[in-house]
Amino acid sequence: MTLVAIRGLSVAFDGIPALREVDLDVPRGGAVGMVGESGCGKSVTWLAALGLLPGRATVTGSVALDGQELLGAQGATLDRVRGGRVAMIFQDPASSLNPVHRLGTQVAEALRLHRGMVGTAARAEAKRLFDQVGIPDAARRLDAYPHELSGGQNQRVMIAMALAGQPELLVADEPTTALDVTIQAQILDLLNRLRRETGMALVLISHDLGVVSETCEEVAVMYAGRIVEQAPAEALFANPSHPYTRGLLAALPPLDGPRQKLAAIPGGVPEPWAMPRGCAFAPRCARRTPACEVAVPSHARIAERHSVACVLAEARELVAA
Ligand SMILES: Nc1ncnc2c1ncn2[C@@H]1O[C@H](COP(=O)(O)OP(=O)(O)OP(=O)(O)O)[C@@H](O)[C@H]1O
Repeated sequence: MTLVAIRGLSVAFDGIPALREVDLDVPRGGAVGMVGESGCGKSVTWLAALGLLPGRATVTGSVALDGQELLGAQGATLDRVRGGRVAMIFQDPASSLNPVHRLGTQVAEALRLHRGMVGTAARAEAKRLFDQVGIPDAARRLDAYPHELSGGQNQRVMIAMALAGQPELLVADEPTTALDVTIQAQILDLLNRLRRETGMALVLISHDLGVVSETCEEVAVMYAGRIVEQAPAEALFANPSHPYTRGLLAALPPLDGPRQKLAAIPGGVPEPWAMPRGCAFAPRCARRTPACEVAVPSHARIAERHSVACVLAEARELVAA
């Protein structure tokens, strides 16, 4: 059953499109990964969905949470959703935590806001949440300040604060990017465990297809403000079909065997104000054809739940039909 249904979500900043016609479903309790290089629109998708973009952003389309439209919803409705039914954590926990307040006070505030808990009940629940996210010596850590904990521990605190509202969906925006590799794996394990324990859905935003594939059942690959390929994680790995997805996969380090130079995709993501006509990936694509430079490819369904926005896939869809 769908928890969040995003349809035709588009965002422009000062009239310049940054996100185009994004369609995405998050199933209740499911895990959806969003991948792509920096600037592709992964964060803007969720900031727009939760009404967190600045006033100069124009947002159109639809974002329904359990059938309730969030775009254009009253501030009070959005306040209940944000940090309550939908929580979001970011790459740099230090910038989201208040440096001058004890960690326990910050978690207690989230508990007061979203669950009306105060006093010893809030403190006991804060300790339980710290235990749940694996912060050792939780009772003592409640009295610590953010600078007294490591980056990985602070990310656990952010996750505890997110859990304070008993969210049905946690949007984790590059939650492990600032952490070293072993800690990254621990945080991903934690997110997986919490999903199992709480039944919450997870959206994992990452530039790393490896991170997303280990955690998510469904993956959306974004490029220049659009979803260019979307499929169950297994299908995406078995049959990556957009040249950009193939490029991201080729850039992954091998799981075993000798280290080799990564096959990076040449060039960079075009800036929103300098979008090429036609397919935005065409200038970097080794397989481009003259048709790629004429029109933006529409989504072709090449298999059950597997869609690709590429003229090469359009041809395959016709063959399959
Ligand atoms: N507040 C803003 N004002 C103007 N442009 C913005 C703003 N926020 C994002 N953008 C633009 O929107 C586009 C998408 O950005 P977004 O942050 O969603 O990318 P991303 O894929 O999440 O990358 P990153 O991992 O770097 O956050 C980019 O071109 C970015 O410059």
